[in-house]
Formats: sequence, structure tokens, C-alpha cells
Amino acid sequence: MNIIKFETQEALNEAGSGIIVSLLQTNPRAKLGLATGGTPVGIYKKLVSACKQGTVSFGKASSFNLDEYVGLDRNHAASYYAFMQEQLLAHVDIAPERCHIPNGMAADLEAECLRYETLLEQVGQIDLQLLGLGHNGHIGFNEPDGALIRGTHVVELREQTRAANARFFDTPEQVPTKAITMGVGTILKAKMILLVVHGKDKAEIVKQALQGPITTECPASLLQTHPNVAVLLDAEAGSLLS
Ligand SMILES: O=P(O)(O)OC[C@H]1O[C@](O)(CO)[C@@H](O)[C@@H]1O
Repeated sequence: MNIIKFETQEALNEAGSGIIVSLLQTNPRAKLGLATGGTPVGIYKKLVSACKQGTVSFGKASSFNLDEYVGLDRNHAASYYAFMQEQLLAHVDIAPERCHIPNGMAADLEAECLRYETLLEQVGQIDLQLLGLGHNGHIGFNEPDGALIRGTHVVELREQTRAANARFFDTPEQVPTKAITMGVGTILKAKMILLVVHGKDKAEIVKQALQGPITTECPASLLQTHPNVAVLLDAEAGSLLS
């Protein structure tokens, strides 16, 4: 694992977007695994600027999001579909038909998980998977558990996760109780993983994930088994690392 600490958010976002820009410059057809949540927003802003300035094009790239809430229409402001449009996809030159996200409104959720996992298998390896980190060590929406499901599946969200994401909804009760997520097995298939973490409130889980035992009770700790992971931390998130 290549762990890099940054003094400022600005420097972290510059480095994160720089990695993605370099990838697209060398491989314009790159398959990008994208994440939601507060963490990648600054990186997405930099990518939008780079695209507007002509430094990079997403014209031949494709994107595959990690997860989506169950039961939230894509037009709902807090859906991950809407989030991705607002933060990145509507502002860069990516072809809409090459942007993929699970459909949390599918009548048959199991069939939707199978469709998404099959799509990922058919397109081949994701070139770069961007990840944030949940306070309990979740990646995508893979919550800590005695065992993890390898592929794309429906997950019951932990109360801690719902509470953390309540800031994106009008009331905490509106946060869905379920989501569709790529599995940790799906995530680990990517050629490269870029894990980004901010803030003091994640310092302890960063230490557990990167330097603690590899356990399904901290899904992010399984990233230790991947051969090509870059971790970008702000000074606070990295403050407990030895
Ligand atoms: O970046 P945030 O908002 O702290 O969220 C961390 C992680 O939690 C999720 O939002 C899911 O709860 C992920 O999508 C994200 O990577």
C-alpha cells in the first residue's frame, strides 16, 4: 500500500484528481469505478475544471458506481444517480450511455444485482476504483459482518451509516434502510484502488483498516490484500498511523 498524507485538502484533491487525469491521458478508454459521499467531492470539482480547461477528456471513458440506495428514485436529490450527475457526470464530456449505476428502483432487486455484476464481468477489469471509507470500515456499502458477500448484492444499512448519511436528506427517517452495492470481491478485482479519507473522526478506523488485522468486521482491511492500493489521507485522518 502506498499511503500518502497531505497537509491540506487542496493538495489531497489535486493529487487525487491528478492520478485520474494521468490515467485518462494514458488510457482514454479507462473504466473508472466511482464513489459517492462527501469525500470525493473536491476531487470531482478538480476533474470538472481539468475537463473544462481541456487538460483531460472523458469522451472515451466509462464509469461504474459502487452503490445506490434501494427505493430512491434517480430524480431524488439524495440518490447516488443525482449525486453523480451534480458532482461530476453532467459537467464532463462522458457519454451518458457509458455511465453505470445500480438501479435501486428495480422491481426485482436480485435480478438487478445479477445484471450489474454480469455487466462488470463483461466489461472486464475496472482500471481505477475510487473509494471513501465509512466510520465503521465500510467500503461501498459493505457493512462489517462475520462474513461478506463477494459480488453485487442488496445490503441492510447499519444505523450508524444511516445517521452519517442523514445530512444528505431533509430528515433522518428519509435515509433508505437498504442499498445495492458492489461486493468487496467485486471491488478487489480493480487494477488499482484509490482510497481517500478525510478527518479526525476517521483516524481510528483508518488505523484499523490499514494497520489492523484483516477481518470482515472491518471491510476496508481487506484492501491490505490488494497489490495496487494508493491511500490519500489528510493529516487528521492519518494522525493515528504508526
Ligand atoms: O465520504 P463520506 O461522506 O464520509 O462517506 C464515506 C463512505 O460512505 C458512503 O457514503 C456510504 O455510506 C460511501 O459511499 C462513502 O465512500
